[in-house]
Amino acid sequence: MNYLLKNGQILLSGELRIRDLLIVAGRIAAIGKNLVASGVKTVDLQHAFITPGLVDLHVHLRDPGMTAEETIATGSLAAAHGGFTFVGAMPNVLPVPDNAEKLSQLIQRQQAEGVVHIGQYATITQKRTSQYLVDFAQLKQAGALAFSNDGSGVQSARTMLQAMQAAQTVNLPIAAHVEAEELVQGGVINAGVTAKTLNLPGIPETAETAQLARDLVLAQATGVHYHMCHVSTAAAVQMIRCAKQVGVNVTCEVTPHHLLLSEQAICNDDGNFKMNPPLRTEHDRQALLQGLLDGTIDCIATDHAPHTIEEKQLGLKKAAFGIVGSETAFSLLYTHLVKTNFCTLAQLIEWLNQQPIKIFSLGLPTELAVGAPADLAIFDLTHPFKINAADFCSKSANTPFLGEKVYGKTLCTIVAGKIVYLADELKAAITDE
Ligand SMILES: NC(=O)N[C@@H](CC(=O)O)C(=O)O
Ligand SMILES: [Zn+2]
Ligand SMILES: [Zn+2]
Repeated sequence: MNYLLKNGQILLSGELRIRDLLIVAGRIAAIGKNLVASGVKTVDLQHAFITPGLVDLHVHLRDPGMTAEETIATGSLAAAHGGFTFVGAMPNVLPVPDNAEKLSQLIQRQQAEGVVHIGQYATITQKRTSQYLVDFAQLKQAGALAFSNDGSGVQSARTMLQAMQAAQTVNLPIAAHVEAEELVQGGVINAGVTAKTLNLPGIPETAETAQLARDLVLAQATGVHYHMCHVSTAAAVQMIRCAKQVGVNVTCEVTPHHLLLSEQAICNDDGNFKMNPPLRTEHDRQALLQGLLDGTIDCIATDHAPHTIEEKQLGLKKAAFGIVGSETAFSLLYTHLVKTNFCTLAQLIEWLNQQPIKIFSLGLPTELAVGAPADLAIFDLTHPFKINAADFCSKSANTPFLGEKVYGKTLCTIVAGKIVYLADELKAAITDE
């Protein structure tokens, strides 16, 4: 199917300009004013915003193994509903993709069942424990996006050193969940004022920073591309800033929830405020925002972590760690960072498209250009709406942002020229020409 998108707004040199966009055979065939075409479906976008598809380096699709929480189909549809056309899927699934055969099988299923592009992380170690390394060369050949033990930190320095050497040899990143388990000691939220008030065991910032310090030293020694997942503390931001200054090959991502919430948002014993790493202090949150602005933090990734109602309704002490994020990321960030003038729309798109594509060398489209694959998302920036679990495509709805009024509703997401998500508002606007 070919499409003529009329009267969209696109970013040109940082400014929004009204243009038409013609999609033919999966690619952008023309961009201009007053385009006409026959034999296409025409959509009047009424000044909705068109952007290259968003890219999320960090999601949990839960498939295989935990399909009551999410599946490849529902998780990729949730991504599409959020305007994402690529997701990087973490390997804490069962069976664990820790050898070439299991990884290939998983990738084949993702290609058949996913509606967006999916990159799959292989684990760093067999069974995702901290002992035996995987075969990095075989996993690269089988199509690994990068290597990660997300869900757990690598607890042994020697294992991490050897993993970095191996990842460096095959020229793929290590994406690290950074958490020293012996410093966590059963903590469930940040070790701070809220943990004291609610009398809950705290997770100290040193659980993140102590292991990060180790990893930055090892990354410097090996030259590997070390990508830190979900940075959450001011101290970690400062350590990465310094490491970058002395030439360590380090990048990092931050989640929307760590940018927008602090531990003070935890008002009651609600498991939807529980994630790993935890919401930190307002000082940490400000440092994350500053780190994004000055380039210390490279990109935003959601850490979409679906869990069932049963797993999340147990209160802060017993609930599972993690919140969903694919379907709310853009609208929350647009509302709280762009509409408040913290940053520009162009900067937000850099953190959600150009930057992740660049740091992981994904080779996906970073601009709307004639000839580029038609991977794109269309957002309504003008009408407010409420975040509503009933609108989610995910199997899960574990997020503290339910009920919030936001801007930036996804109207349509297109992958390789095919519509993979279409909001009701736009369904009526499509006509045959
Ligand atoms: N972030 C979370 O709180 N949970 C993630 C694991 C992870 O990202 O470490 C999950 O898989 O549920
Ligand atoms: Zn993690
Ligand atoms: Zn994760």
